[in-house]
Amino acid sequence: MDQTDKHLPATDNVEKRYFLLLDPEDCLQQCRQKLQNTAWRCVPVNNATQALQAIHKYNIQVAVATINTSNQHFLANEIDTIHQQFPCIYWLGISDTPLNKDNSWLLSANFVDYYHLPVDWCRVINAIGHAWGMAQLCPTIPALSSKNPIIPDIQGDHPILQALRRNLQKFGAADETVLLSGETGSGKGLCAKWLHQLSKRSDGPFISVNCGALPSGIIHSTLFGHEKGAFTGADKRYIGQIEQANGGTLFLDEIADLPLDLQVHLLHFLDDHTIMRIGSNTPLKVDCRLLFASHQDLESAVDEGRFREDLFHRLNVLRLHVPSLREYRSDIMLLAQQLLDDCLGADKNMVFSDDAVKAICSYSWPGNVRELRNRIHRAVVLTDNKIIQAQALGLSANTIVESCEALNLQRAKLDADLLLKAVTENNNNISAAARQLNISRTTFYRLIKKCNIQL
Ligand SMILES: Nc1ncnc2c1ncn2[C@@H]1O[C@H](COP(=O)(O)OP(=O)(O)OP(=O)(O)O)[C@@H](O)[C@H]1O
Repeated sequence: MDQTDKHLPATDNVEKRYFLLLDPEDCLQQCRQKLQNTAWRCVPVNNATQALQAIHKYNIQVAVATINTSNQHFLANEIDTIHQQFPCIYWLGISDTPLNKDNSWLLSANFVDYYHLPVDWCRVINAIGHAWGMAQLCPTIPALSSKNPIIPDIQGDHPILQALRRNLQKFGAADETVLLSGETGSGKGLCAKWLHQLSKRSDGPFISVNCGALPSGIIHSTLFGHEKGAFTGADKRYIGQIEQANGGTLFLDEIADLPLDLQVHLLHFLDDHTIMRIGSNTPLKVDCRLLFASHQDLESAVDEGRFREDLFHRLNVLRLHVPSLREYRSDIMLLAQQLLDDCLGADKNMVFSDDAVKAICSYSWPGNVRELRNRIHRAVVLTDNKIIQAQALGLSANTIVESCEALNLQRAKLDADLLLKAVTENNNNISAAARQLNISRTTFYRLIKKCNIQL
């Protein structure tokens, strides 16, 4: 089908340039291999959502779309969506049929050039180069300018991921405190970075502190800093992490682990945005945005007296839930493929076997994206050929959706039944219902929300 592969210009030492391949049905899967030794690297995507992320990530200025008789309306829509954000991309078409009355409307409306199968790759590459050259001359090229919105690089179309992307955009633009919740490894730290990048403070520092990892003896001085001689061993002034975040964003991870005495200091800082280094009486103004994360349930920590209620209310301004992998199971393979690509780098080519796909889709992923990434890295090291098997991932292809998921569902159902029974028996009096179950009103309301009960 490809006539001139042997003539493709080999350019081993040239810096690679990227173009987008919008290939909804994966018809040109071999494209990557064909271009391997050329100056071009293709970034294949199936739809506009993936395309928008890729365009941002790879600074794309040229795109190729594969057209057939059944995908024309879909393509027109997707290109239109991309065009709204990136109007200066040059589009080339590869059609399964020559120009005819059925496809000419699409081609003439969207493409600067088109080819039909079987393609002459040499000509396609020349055309891509030509389009790229034109793009350089275009003074309004959006490229990675600050005018373009940053799109968080989250793979997948699941509604829960779409909502996450929307919330990141919205919360990023606000200057308010955000409390990120979600299981360990789900990506709270990554989302905090995106919030910073999406904010007006993106040129300032992003300082991340894991409160759970700091020994209690040094946590105060790490956060607030100290003067020379403030305590034994303080042989020079130390500018604390809060002060280092001036003009940018301070991300306090595992905030539930912050000792109670430091919670008071943090509360003061949230109130007046001033700090005092240890050993100094001079208040210092610090202008930074605060982001917090916890994989522990902060409401329970408040109920148990481990976390100050007043601080909790100060943190709980905007809430961003980062979903666990199990919540978007249908999109796990997209993420797995991205992590595999990231791990392999540019040239290597590996794929998941059918049993690996089955295992990835059915495992419960208690360690979320971190666990997925680690298992993929391990599998890449262990795999000698190009096909990653379930065994190399340390998974079994026969894993049934883990029982803990079923257990959680059962538990939620039981909670819901008990709550509803108590409410009914106490004539909708919440205080009485909470007393009957021997829990506080706060916990009662939290459980109602968790079980999605409408009273
Ligand atoms: N959507 C994603 N795409 C690619 N990589 C991701 C994504 N989400 C998370 N990761 C990666 O997974 C790893 C774990 O993410 P992160 O540290 O942000 O999780 P976390 O929720 O903050 O975990 P913890 O609660 O343990 O601190 C990181 O290496 C991160 O880059």
